[in-house]
Amino acid sequence: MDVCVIGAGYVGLTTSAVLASFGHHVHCVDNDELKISMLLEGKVPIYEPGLEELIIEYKEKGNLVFTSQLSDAVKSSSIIFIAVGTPLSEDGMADLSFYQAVADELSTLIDSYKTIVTKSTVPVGTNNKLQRKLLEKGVSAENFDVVSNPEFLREGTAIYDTLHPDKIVIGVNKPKPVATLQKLYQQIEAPLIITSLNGAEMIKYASNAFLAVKISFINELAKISDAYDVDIMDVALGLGTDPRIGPHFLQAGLGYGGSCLPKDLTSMEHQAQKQGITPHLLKAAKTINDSLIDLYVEKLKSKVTNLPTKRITVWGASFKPNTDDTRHSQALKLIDQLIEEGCEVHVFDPIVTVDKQVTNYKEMYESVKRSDVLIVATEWKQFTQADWALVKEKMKGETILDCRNCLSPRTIKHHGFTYLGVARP
Ligand SMILES: NC(=O)C1=CN([C@@H]2O[C@H](COP(=O)(O)OP(=O)(O)OC[C@H]3O[C@@H](n4cnc5c(N)ncnc54)[C@H](O)[C@@H]3O)[C@@H](O)[C@H]2O)C=CC1
Ligand SMILES: O=C(O)[C@H]1O[C@H](OP(=O)(O)OP(=O)(O)OC[C@H]2O[C@@H](n3ccc(=O)[nH]c3=O)[C@H](O)[C@@H]2O)[C@H](O)[C@@H](O)[C@@H]1O
Repeated sequence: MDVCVIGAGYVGLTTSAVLASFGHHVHCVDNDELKISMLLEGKVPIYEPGLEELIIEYKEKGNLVFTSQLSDAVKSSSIIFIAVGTPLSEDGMADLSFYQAVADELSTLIDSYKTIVTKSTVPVGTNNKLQRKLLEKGVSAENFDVVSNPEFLREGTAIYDTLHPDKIVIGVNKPKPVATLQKLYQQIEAPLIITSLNGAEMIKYASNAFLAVKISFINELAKISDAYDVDIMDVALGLGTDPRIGPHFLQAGLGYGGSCLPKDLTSMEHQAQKQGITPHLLKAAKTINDSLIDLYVEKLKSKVTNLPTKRITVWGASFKPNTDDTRHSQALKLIDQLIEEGCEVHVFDPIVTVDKQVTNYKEMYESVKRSDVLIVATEWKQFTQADWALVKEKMKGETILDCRNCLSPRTIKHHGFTYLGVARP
């Protein structure tokens, strides 16, 4: 099938590469000329494990082309995916300006039947509005159908998640486009959830909101457990073995960040308020998440005298391991707070260079030289497998704050450090 994917970001590139690997002909379009010229040279502008190899392979096989010319790509495709960004605007609503711009462009380009599929996360009602807008702009009703097909991939495991999703959600107003998407995804084994356009949009927000609530729940329990000298890891294990709760997303720590959980929770909150509904639980999840940076800075202050005079190394800057994405990164917020306290901050991240008043390092062990405190803010494998004897040799102080409970307290203590974790007595 001939497919056009608009937006060459984490979602658009992964979708394009995976669909090309299924044998479809994919035209991946972005209006960022620099991004497209990099992709044309075989360079992938983001870090996502396995993505570069897949893109190069299917670009060479001729299944995947990159372009900034939307019109040609639309003309030669029967399925059009919209995968542009939908960031938060100042007032907390989803900023749909990129999405609307694509809709405007499409309305001038469609002159034969297209299935228009929204992959971007958009507020409930957006796909219905897209349909109305295209009709108002004169696109014939026979020439298009709109589908909401939200994306559930996680950064860092984007390709695996796209190949092995838990489900494929298809929101439609009529049956015809369902068959088209079933054919497109026939290599994927996953339950199909067919619902209305609004239903599909709601499922996407509900999923991210639930994940955010689950993380905030365990972080609230961590605070209480800490006060009673209870190990939160035992609590998470005990909770997670109940199949009604499940073991995932019970990792207490610095809280959630990233391009989606914070933005989608806030957007869901606004969508509720727009209808006169106060979303108490969603608000609480955000309040808990926002409190965590202060909590760990205060924890450090209570254990390290004169914290503002100290040299502190932070390991990890991206919002989670295996990505270069720093959008809404809790690690960066922690770094900001430490700078504000007056600390001398040194940072090592396997991929990210931090554009702040810090010293960045290319080598992990160099970054801890003469440091008083080491903070592990993101659970990259390099950190969990560090040579602690070497770290001890290089550091001046002996405090390690493990904000992700990703280290073994026993190993850390064995090397002569003071271990501070998240509710780990
Ligand atoms: N990043 C993720 O893990 C996930 C993101 N999503 C959703 O998918 C959407 C895209 O997210 P990302 O891929 O992270 O965004 P991104 O910011 O990485 O990429 C978006 C791309 O769209 C391009 N773009 C903007 N306007 C355009 C236009 N008029 N024509 C052509 N290209 C245009 C931008 O240049 C950019 O390259 C968002 O709605 C997000 O909420 C959903 C699931 C997972
Ligand atoms: O809509 C999206 O963009 C995506 O958002 C999340 O994916 P992602 O943001 O890539 O990352 P997650 O693995 O969900 O982690 C989000 C944040 O929660 C934190 N987290 C996660 C799990 C946990 O137990 N504890 C915890 O603090 C992570 O450190 C990270 O900062 C969802 O998991 C995806 O299903 C969804 O498609």
